[in-house]
Amino acid sequence: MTTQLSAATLAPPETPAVRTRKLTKRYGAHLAVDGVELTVRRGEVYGFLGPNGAGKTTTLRMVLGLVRPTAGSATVLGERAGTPAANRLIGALIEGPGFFPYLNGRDNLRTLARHRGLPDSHVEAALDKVDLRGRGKDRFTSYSLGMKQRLGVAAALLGDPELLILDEPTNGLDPAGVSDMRALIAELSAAGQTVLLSSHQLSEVQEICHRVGVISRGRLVTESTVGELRGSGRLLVRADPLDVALAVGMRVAGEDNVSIVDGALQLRVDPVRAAEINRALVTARVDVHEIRPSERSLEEVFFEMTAAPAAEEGTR
Ligand SMILES: Nc1ncnc2c1ncn2[C@@H]1O[C@H](COP(=O)(O)OP(=O)(O)OP(=O)(O)O)[C@@H](O)[C@H]1O
Repeated sequence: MTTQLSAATLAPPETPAVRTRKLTKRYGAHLAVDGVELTVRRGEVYGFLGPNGAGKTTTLRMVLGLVRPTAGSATVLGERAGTPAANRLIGALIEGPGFFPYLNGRDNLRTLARHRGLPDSHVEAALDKVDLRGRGKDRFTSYSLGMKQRLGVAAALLGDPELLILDEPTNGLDPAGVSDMRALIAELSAAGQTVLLSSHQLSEVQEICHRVGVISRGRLVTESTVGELRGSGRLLVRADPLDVALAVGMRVAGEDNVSIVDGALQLRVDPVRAAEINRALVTARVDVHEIRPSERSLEEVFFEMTAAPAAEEGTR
């Protein structure tokens, strides 16, 4: 589509695919989304992660212009969210695909394509991308859940959108379906597609996301690469006596950056400071048995970030 191409190509390359500023949605007394500031860069797969009810869908709906923000704003490639110019750049699968059960997959897509003035060639290309061309003539009702989701992605891809928004694309899928969906997103990404996807299952999407934003109780608690999230900025120290080591750790790394986990010190510092911290401990006559970068599992990080309000405050 010409408008789509011009809007995308006119935007400087550094223009983010999505940027939200203090994006807020209040339902009565309930703050569903609370001042969210996220940035999705062009060409990346961005995982928008959080437990059920955290505010993911509401945020995505605001980016799509389906929900009006109470405050704040969002842009899509520089265009104000919700405007026709912004919506032309987005293909979305949100809250399950709506298809005619007795039509086959191809005819379902053709109906959507014709409604949008797109030629049938777009349907074949989209079926190809989601690996459903061979099943295009089968009724929608005969599809597995995974195939239904993939057809939903195909529908979102009609018209070659700059940005693909997928709300919980792996929700309810069996392991094979999850794996297919992951492979599909990775393929789309390799072909240059920008993807913003939401999930409450970190482990399901961690391998395909370049960066992630974690939302908890309406607030974005972090935005980083998966590697950063796992705590590349942490050191584990086994030392004796522990209380002296703790005092040294607090002096060197700052009080808020030290905790004791399973009888060892966890220091929230860049691991390149290991030698300096070792020296400080030894000078204080502490025996250092082990000092190494510590990587937590993503589930652990996710749980910590989204579980306790105190943890949430600490990261803001
Ligand atoms: N239309 C609405 N009216 C009132 N409250 C709403 C409305 N839509 C969402 N909420 C509330 O806002 C909060 C965030 O909901 P949202 O659907 O955005 O969360 P989510 O992170 O997408 O969760 P899930 O993974 O369960 O879909 C929830 O507490 C929800 O009950």
